[in-house]
Parts: sequence; structure tokens; C-alpha cells
Amino acid sequence: SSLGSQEHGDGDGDGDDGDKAAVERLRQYLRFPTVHPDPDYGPAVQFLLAQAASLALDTMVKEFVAKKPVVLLTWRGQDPSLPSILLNSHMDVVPVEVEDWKYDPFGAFMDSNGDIYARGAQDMKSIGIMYLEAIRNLKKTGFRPLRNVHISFVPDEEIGGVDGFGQFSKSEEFRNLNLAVGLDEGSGTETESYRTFAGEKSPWWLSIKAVGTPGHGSKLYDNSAVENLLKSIEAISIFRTSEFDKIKSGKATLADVVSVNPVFLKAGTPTPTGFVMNVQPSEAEAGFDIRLPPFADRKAIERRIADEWAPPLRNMTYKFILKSGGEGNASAIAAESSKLWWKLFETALAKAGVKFSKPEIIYGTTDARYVRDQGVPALGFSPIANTISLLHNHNEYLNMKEFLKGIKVYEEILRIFANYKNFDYHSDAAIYVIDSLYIRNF
Ligand SMILES: CSCC[C@H](NC=O)C(=O)O
Ligand SMILES: [Zn+2]
Ligand SMILES: [Zn+2]
Repeated sequence: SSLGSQEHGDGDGDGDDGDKAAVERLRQYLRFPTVHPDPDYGPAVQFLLAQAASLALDTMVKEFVAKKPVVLLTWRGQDPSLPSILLNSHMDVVPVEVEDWKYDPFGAFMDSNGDIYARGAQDMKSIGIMYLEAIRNLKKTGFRPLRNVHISFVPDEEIGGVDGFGQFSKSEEFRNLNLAVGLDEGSGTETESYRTFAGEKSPWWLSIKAVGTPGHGSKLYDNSAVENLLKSIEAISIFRTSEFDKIKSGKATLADVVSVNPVFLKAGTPTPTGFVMNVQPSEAEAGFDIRLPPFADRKAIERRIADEWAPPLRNMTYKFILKSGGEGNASAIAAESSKLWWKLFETALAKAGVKFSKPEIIYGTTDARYVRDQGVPALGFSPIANTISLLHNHNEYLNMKEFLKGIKVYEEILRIFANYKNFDYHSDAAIYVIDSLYIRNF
């Protein structure tokens, strides 16, 4: 197999210098504090440009929005007129609660097991470096891609990506890439079998607010703001339970149901030591992170919000902080052409000798939705197996062996994606009907 026959001796998981250097580059990248709410992208971008120089890749950095750079690296193909490939990763990471970490979340400490602790170790700075190291290894073997391979490093994914991939996806630069297919993050797995994703749920971030009569904390009266809000929270909680029950009873997975979770509560008047305790406040607000499956009835959910969760009758209003994914399109898998790329993807993973499961709808949101919105197929994939999923959690880590294995997998993907010749998937010759392509409820 190609895994066993490396002659260059690097990046093949056998612990030699090439592997060590790759691990060090990952650790270096993990140390840049590209963390919300105030990510510093500058040094990370400089690092990536230095990597690009060492790999002789073309570079472009564009700030569609000030201080939010999009980095695009290009490995030029022998026939740049062919539709190209995009490997995307985001540079930003979610905040940390530093006192809950065993090690500095921006120290990239590696313990004796080879576990590397850092915010972004799984989500998804590791994937960005896997892309680059795969290219490094392929170059050493003398491999040259037929089509252009683009590698993008984008800002702000974790806060919606509007100023990052969102802007990029609508730009002339993006159109000029003439993409055939994009790869972006997925989710790791505790088993040895990688997960793959063909589409995703749509995020609706909802804020509901109640107003009511203020009054003495000792009085009993109807329609206080908090009481009005609590009635909504009860209604939302009942809905949440009914959706969750579908999962608990085995009838559905997280991908199939509408998830709704409270993420903030706001009411009362703070004092230096706590809160005012004997005034019923006149305003109360709550925030919810809602995720809709691709073909959930959006109108019905919106009616439920207007009639039951924030009814004017209870002096309530609502607004969307974010509302993504229209009816039907919903970042679901795109078009016929997707099938070809899934076939090639499966071929590559089989060639790499790894286990993987059928494509799913991912429970979270990724920048891949922007790629799909442009009519380009995008696959979600994070080659992280045998690992507890710690996305957005304390003590996020990745074992160096998983990292090195991921590099090998991307080498196979690139070999096949970059040099696949008969691109015309519209022709009858493209008999890549994937019976196993399993997308729920489509
Ligand atoms: C809705 S934009 C935020 C994107 C973020 N992505 C991964 O964690 C998520 O919360 O799913
Ligand atoms: Zn991510
Ligand atoms: Zn994330």
C-alpha cells in the first residue's frame, strides 16, 4: 500500500525527524493566540506565509474586513485551467476558561503520550497544518498536481464567518478559483472509524425579551418581566425535551432534530457584591442557540417562536442574532457533482487504509456552507480518530500519532483529487452513483 511504501522517510508516522518537524510546526501554529473575542491574526498569518515560502506555494492575503485576513495559498497544477480543489481551515479558536486547563491552552505542551494540549488542537488548527504537511510530503516524492490545489486559512469562523469565509465566498477571487470541490472540518471520533459529513444544520441564534411591571420584591402580581420570560423558557424546554426524546428513544440522531439550548439569561440589577434582591425587574432576556436540520420546516419553527416563545400577549419580542440557511438549500450536499467527489474521497480513504463511516449531516456549523451556497460540493472531514471530542471544551488535545496519520490521509486525498482526469461528471461516462451515499430525509 502507499502507506507502507514511502521512500522519502518523512511524515510516515515512524517517528523520524520529518515527523518531529511536522509536530513542531503544529505546536508553533497552536501557540498563536488567535482566540476570540479579540483574535490576533497577524503573527499566525506571518507563520503561514513562511510555511508557504518553504513549500514554494503562491500566496495571497486579503482583508475583506480590516484586521480579518483571509490567507490563500496555491499549489499550482500542471493544467491550471482544470477546476481546482480547496482545502479550508479557520485560524480562529473559541475562548478558554484558563483555570480549568491542565496546561496553558496556548502552550501546546506535549505530554509523554504524545498528547498535545492546546485550544485549536482539534478545532481546527491541526487540520490546517495537516494540509500543509501533506503537500510537503507529496512534494518530496516528486508528485505534481494536475489541477490547482488551494489552501485557505480564514478568520472568524467561530463567530459566524460573515467577515471571513462569507466575504471571501462572494468575491471575485473566489469565483476565479474555479473550484470543483472543497474540503473543510468535520468532527473527530472516539472510535477508530473517521466520520464524514455531506451537509450541515442551520444555526439560528435567537434572543427573546420580556418587559413587565417593576415592583417590590415582596409583592405578588401578574405579568412581571421575569415571569413572562420564565413561561417562554418552560415552553422552549418542553419543545427541547420532545426533540431530545427522539434521540433518546433511538428514533433519530442529533442531525435529525431541532436542537435548542439556552446560552444566556439576563435580568436584574447588579451591585458590587451581587444583585439587587428586592426589586422585580422590568426587563428580562434570554438567548438560545437553535440548530435546524436541512429540511426542517422553517416556517413552522418561526411561527412557534412568534406565537409561543415570544408572544406579544406576554409583552415579548424577539430578534435573531444570526439566522443562517434558507429553506431547502440549507447547506445540504450540492448537486450531482458531489457524488463524483464522494466516490473519489472513499477511494482515497480506502487507499490510506483507514476506516470511515457514511456521510452524515454535521450537528454544528462550518464554513463549508458558504462553499455549498456557491454551488460547489464541500465535504466535512476531520481525520481525528480514537480521540475524545473536546471541541470548545477544556483541555482540548490531539495525539501526535493521530496528527501524523491525518497527514497521510490527506496525501491520498490529494493524490486522487488533484490528478483525477475525467472531470466531466455531466457525461454519461460519470457513472459514479453512490448507492451508499446516505443523507437522511433527502
Ligand atoms: C454559527 S457560526 C459558529 C460556528 C461554530 N462552528 C464550530 O464550532 C458553531 O457554533 O457551530
Ligand atoms: Zn471549527
Ligand atoms: Zn469550533
